[in-house]
Amino acid sequence: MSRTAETSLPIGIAATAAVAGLLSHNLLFIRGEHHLSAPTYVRLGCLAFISFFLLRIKNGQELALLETITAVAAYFGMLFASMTLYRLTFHPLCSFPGPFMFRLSKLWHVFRVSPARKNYLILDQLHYQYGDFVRTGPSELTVFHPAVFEVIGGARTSCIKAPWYDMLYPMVAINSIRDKEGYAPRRRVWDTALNLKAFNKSFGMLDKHEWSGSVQLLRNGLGILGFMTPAPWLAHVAFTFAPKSRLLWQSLVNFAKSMMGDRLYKDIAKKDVSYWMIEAERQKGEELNLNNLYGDAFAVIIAGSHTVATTLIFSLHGLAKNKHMQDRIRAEIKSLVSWDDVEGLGELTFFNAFLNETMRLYPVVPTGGIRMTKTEGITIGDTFIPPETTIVAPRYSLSRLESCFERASEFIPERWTTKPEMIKDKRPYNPFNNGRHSCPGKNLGLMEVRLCLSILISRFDIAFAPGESGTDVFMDMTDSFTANPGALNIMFSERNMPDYDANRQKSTIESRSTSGSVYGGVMSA
Ligand code: HEM
Repeated sequence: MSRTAETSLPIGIAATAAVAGLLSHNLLFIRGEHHLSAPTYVRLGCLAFISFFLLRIKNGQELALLETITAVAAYFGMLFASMTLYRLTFHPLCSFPGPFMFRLSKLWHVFRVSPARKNYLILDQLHYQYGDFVRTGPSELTVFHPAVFEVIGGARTSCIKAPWYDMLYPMVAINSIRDKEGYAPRRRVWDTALNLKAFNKSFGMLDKHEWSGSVQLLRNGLGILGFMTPAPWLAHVAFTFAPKSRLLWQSLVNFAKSMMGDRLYKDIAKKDVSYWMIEAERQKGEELNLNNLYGDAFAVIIAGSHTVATTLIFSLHGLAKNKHMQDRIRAEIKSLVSWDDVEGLGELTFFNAFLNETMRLYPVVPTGGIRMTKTEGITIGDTFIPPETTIVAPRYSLSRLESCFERASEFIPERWTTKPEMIKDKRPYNPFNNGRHSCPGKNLGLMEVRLCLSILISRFDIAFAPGESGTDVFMDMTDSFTANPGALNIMFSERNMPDYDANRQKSTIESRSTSGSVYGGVMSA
């Protein structure tokens, strides 16, 4: 090969690769969604790299490796240059404020979240720095305006769920249905089923005094979601190629499949939640859609257990810290026929104010619930949000807005009872979500929490264990779509409660004859 040919060839290759980079951004990546294709792009990229290299060797090119590296560098160099230019100067979100690196790439957000996994604190900080509308990604806004939930979730919203909800693909849980299509029939099944136990199976944690392996699985699996949430495409790549993430995620998925599989193939007669889901699929008269059933099993496990457990932990913290509140709630419970009077518990004024305040300050889904505008865009307050924008509405910050809640960061249950003036605007209080995708397990979840606390408060004095300051539960809390609280050591001292024992005897007999499934929901979901 002549010297001229040797030096000119890489330039020709570099130029061709750069044009490919420019075109792939402007014709492909700038349009539509690509998160599900991310693993395929990685495979194709590797294949192109190896094929090009082998082809150059076959053609007798001594500089095959240099040429290949030049091509890769030119392709990605131009791709990123084009992306950077577009995102910083031409993108419809350019006029919104936000940190420079967040505007460039969501990878920076992942990088910021990954060490401590406290996305709720990162976003809260950005609110104070940049105001109510912050550009937290190339095409993402995080909104701290009190009207946000109404607009993105209300009955007439045009928003859909963001690509994050494809995380379970190819499984489709009820909460993975991103558009209206097919949602209503699945929702009806859930609404019917949610008076019941989830899988009619206890994990025996209380008997064995240890975490069930499956609960540990849940914590580990959700942990990965925590830091990859800002970039769903990265999660799909990691679940496909990174051995540790793949193992953790697959174990969680397999666990959900096995729970539903047991119900499908072992012919368990009890009518629990999964029974109604399986029945609904069977009634379609088609081949069973296992991806729907496995997806819903996943949803039951995550949405049904973690949420209740986390609310209980935050409530126990509030009770241990505020003993006088235990006394007030105990007095209210005493006014009922029995501690497990489900309807009565739902009407206790201070008890429910206490729960409202707990869920306001410590929402179980602190930043999750990401939505997306469609082709028409939306307006929140006076601000127009362009089409195809991802919208994050962090409950953690919204329900602590000083403009809406007086002394917003203080735990004051009375704002829900005798001091209503302390709530200036209730809209940002949205612990169960609103609209079409509001939580179908709200009543069940609240019932579980009330019943569990009712028995604990009636029977025990609740205090921090010796050496427990009550701070780790929040200091170590991570955000994995649902909140993952840190450790909290609580001491339960049995009270001398003749009233309680009398009531317990009575109510056990009553509940056997009416609904025996209530407690199973707490332990087995
Ligand atoms: C205190 C307990 C609970 C809280 C605070 C809670 C909160 C929430 C929130 C905030 C959402 C919206 C998430 C999103 O936008 O993606 C949600 C959705 C959901 N929850 Fe709950 N939840 C609780 C208990 C339960 C229970 C017990 C179940 C059922 C077993 C359940 C099932 C679901 C399902 C299936 C969805 C998805 C609905 C949809 O996207 O259409 N939840 N929940």
